[in-house]
Amino acid sequence: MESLMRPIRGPVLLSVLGTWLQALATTALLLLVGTAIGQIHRGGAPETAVIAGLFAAAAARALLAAAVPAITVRAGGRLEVGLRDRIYRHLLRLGAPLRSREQTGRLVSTGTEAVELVSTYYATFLGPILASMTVPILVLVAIGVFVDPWTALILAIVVPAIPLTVGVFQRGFAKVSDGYRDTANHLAARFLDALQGLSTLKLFNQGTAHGRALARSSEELRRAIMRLLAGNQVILFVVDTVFSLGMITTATVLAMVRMREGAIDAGEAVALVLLTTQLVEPLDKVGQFFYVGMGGAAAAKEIRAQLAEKPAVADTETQAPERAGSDVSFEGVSFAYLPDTPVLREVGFTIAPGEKVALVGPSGSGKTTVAALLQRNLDPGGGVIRVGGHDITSVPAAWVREQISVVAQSTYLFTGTLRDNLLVAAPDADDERLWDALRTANLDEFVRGLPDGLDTPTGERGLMLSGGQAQRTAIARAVLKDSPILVLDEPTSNVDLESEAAILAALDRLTVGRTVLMIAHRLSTVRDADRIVVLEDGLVTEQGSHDELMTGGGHYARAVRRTEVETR
Ligand SMILES: Nc1ncnc2c1ncn2[C@@H]1O[C@H](COP(=O)(O)OP(=O)(O)OP(=O)(O)O)[C@@H](O)[C@H]1O
Repeated sequence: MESLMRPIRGPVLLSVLGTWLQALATTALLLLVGTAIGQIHRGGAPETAVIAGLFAAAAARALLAAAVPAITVRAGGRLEVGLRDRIYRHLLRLGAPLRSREQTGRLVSTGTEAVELVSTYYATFLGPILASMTVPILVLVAIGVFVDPWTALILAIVVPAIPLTVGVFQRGFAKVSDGYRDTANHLAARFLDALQGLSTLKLFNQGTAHGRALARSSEELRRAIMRLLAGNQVILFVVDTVFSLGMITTATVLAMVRMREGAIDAGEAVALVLLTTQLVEPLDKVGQFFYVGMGGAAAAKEIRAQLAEKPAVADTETQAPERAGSDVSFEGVSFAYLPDTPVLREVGFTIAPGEKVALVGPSGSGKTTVAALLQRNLDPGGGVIRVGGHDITSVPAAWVREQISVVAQSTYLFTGTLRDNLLVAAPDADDERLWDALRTANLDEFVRGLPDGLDTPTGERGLMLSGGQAQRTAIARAVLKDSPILVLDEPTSNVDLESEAAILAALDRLTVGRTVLMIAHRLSTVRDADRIVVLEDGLVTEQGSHDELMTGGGHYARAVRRTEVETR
């Protein structure tokens, strides 16, 4: 898989280079401080060249210290935007029909928080950490060449312990940070669940109980963060006491010993101690930002897992057919969501161009699955589905979806205006076309009555359309999309009788001249279909016109008679 960091590899390498140069400038600065002190100690004044060098090194260091974060923060922002886009595009490929609410909550958390963590990690942590782990080599060389080779050699024995310690700590805390991401995702999922089910919870007076469960999840997250921070504190302690203090004490003792031996002068001794602070800097960084690193590594794992998820349908790279009819056929189609639990078994039926076929059957018999297969949200386990004569697995999924409009049980309205929500179906449509579509959908009068008309806000922040109005917006979208095949997945199942009449009238206009697959619970709505296909437990058990099926005395006839008795 393409690495997550790839888009900002350039800036990260630049920041590594920047950190090296900064270390170089600091090393030069500290060496020059030593030289100046040495010259003063010998009773003279520091040479002008040394003073000039000091200023130059200090200026270079200051500039680089400002430039490196500027590079990394910008790269982090870029990576964040890019990663979100990549995840979203991947989700589009995956398709949403199989997603549970738990997964949705987790996805929100992955797409927002995890992306932020990863971006901070890669951009502002990983580069400088890599750079500063290698900086000690540079510093040791400088000590060896300019101060004292023996001291450099002794310090060199301790320095490899730095990356080793970091590695050990990272491995040790990987579980803790994975646990932290898991808990964060779980909380996000619960929160989303509580928000979406707010009215249900209130109705059953369960708001407080659910609130308590949410508080428990929140407390778990707090504990997970505390565990991560505790890890950070342990690292800080080890770094500060054992390494920093130990190294600086060792360097100070070595400096004093070598000075007494006459191997180095006072200035070199000072430089040696100062340079040792540079040696322990990477560990300081790891200590300070350990939690960023660990959180980021766990988030990267999570994002990689998300991006590795395989789509439910494998799209083809083939050319879209130039011409195709609007007939639909299912030939021996089988499907199972879970292994060994067939949902459809050798389902076969055809819909001729312009024909209206109703799919009826008890709840759970597989009707919605048939619709999902036709839209290529799922791929059949066996058999072939054809649209316009083409096996839909051998043509691009986008082409199949272009041929089909769907009016489902409920309609999603995006936050935006009514116009935006209509343009989803036909981005280039002008207002005249929009009004035409609204007229067909029986919604024009209502929209004309709104003060802002087509610019009325919709979705969460704005106008809440009634269920029936939302359904008619879906019909208007279908009119605008103008595809030859129409799937009606019980569009009137969630509305009252009056709305139903308005929707049915709109549907009558929409279905003219189109090939229609109508999924229906209510048998009253399928009477006029050209043909009725009865699905029972994943099997087609009867098909024919209403009159034919009524004479047969099968499931359909029995169900119709039962309904008639109930409504009498
Ligand atoms: N994502 C899923 N994972 C596992 N099983 C599923 C999934 N979706 C549906 N099923 C199962 O597949 C079967 C058929 O479901 P489907 O929704 O197609 O039936 P349906 O006839 O449309 O039902 P209804 O009329 O109640 O909407 C059911 O037993 C259902 O439990």
